[in-house]
Amino acid sequence: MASPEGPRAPLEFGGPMGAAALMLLLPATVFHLLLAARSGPARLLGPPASLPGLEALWSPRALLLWLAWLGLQAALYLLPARKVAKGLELKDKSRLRYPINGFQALVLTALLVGLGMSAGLPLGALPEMLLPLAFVATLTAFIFSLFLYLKAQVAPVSALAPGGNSGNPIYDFFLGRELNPRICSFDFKYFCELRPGLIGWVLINLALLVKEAELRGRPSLAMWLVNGFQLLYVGDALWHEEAVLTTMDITHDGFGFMLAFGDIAWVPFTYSLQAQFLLHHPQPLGLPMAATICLINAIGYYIFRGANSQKNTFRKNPSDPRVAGLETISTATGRQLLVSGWWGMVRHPNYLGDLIMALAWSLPCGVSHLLPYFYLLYFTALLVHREARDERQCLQKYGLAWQEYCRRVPYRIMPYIY
Ligand SMILES: NC(=O)C1=CN([C@@H]2O[C@H](COP(=O)(O)OP(=O)(O)OC[C@H]3O[C@@H](n4cnc5c(N)ncnc54)[C@H](OP(=O)(O)O)[C@@H]3O)[C@@H](O)[C@H]2O)C=CC1
Ligand SMILES: CC(C)=CCC[C@@H](C)[C@H]1CC=C2C3=C(CC[C@@]21C)[C@@]1(C)CC[C@H](O)C(C)(C)[C@@H]1CC3
Repeated sequence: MASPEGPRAPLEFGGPMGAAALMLLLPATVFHLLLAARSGPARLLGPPASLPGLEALWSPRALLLWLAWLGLQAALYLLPARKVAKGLELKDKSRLRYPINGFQALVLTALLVGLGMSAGLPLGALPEMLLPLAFVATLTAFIFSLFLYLKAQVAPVSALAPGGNSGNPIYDFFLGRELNPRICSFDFKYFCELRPGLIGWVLINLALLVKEAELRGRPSLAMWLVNGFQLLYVGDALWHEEAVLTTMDITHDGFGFMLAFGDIAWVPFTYSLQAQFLLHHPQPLGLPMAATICLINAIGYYIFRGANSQKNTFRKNPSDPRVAGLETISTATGRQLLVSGWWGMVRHPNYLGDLIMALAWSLPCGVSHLLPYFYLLYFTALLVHREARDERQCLQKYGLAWQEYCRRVPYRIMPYIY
């Protein structure tokens, strides 16, 4: 089987065995977290209080709702966009075109949900359906990944991703073979990365807030904070949608089970864990503590947005006055690396900001349970691993210039610590 990096492309994630284990472990984790959040002890580690039967997982209503959701988001994706952006140059020298209408999709979804609620749509009933919804989302991810795997069989070699074409079907199914699978102009990876999962996440959060108001008269301050912080994060991602075109997921990784499951099942059902926890385990939160947590989130967001915008502005136009004064290192590829500003502080300042926000999302849940800190723990592991993958790719791309950058900016994510 053709491999764009040749037969020696190194295997990641522990190879086929690691991929197989992750394909079992990741869905199991989603269900464990959903069950743990609603159980009395709310234990992150250890078995959940009770295991659900198949009747709790399978619901035709959930399947219909899920398909309607995917259909709605696909329809919103196809609406005329305010802008069409070009992706990075591909191996065949072409550049794909992407609609920039994600924020519009968020606003239209909010309007539709608002209209639905005023017409009696029982949004507060959604939390009861999380388990069967997660089940159909997981099923969809497996079936969709199979479709992607088969579709890649007929794709030209130039359309394949650098990894994910080892010849081992389990590994390739997991990592994804094709870089930008499309049907006509509909780009599956770009669509999944930002629409059904991310917007689904804030909708689930909102449903949990509505349910809390139904149960306790009004939503708690902690629930407001979690909803507000995460809405800001998703709104920001969709507002800066074009920036996703330069992330590793779009430019490097194939589209297989890892991203398909991550985008449509993992993100909405595990990233809403704090709000799920708060519905079943209300936490008192005073104003001084709430203000401190808001400050932590604001600091995290300031670093995250500042770092991402600085790099994106620089990559688009290095002579832009906002970045023209920054110190750089030249590389043999003709590209430059920033060595001052945010990217002179650590080699991944955007990860640092993201992690600080992750802390702020868990703190409203108090410190009595470890469960709401799952996102922070998982995200730390994900970013440490992602940082190592990115370092390898940058060393390959930039060679000596990258080594010089590492010498000038020795810390990876956290100054003086890591
Ligand atoms: N919430 C979540 O679940 C997740 C969030 N994220 C967030 O997504 C965002 C994007 O992350 P990710 O795609 O991993 O990577 P980055 O946005 O950090 O991009 C890494 C790339 O930036 C370029 N680069 C690195 N150093 C420099 C420098 N000094 N000067 C100029 N360019 C440089 C290199 O690419 P090149 O030189 O080719 O431009 C490198 O490959 C982050 O904010 C991250 O926190 C990521 C994963 C999950
Ligand atoms: C455990 C598991 C299934 C791993 C798959 C990882 C995915 C969940 C993440 C990989 C990169 C992501 C990004 C975002 C969400 C999570 C995934 C898909 C992102 C869309 C979140 C919002 C940010 O602003 C972002 C646009 C920068 C970000 C891009 C990467």
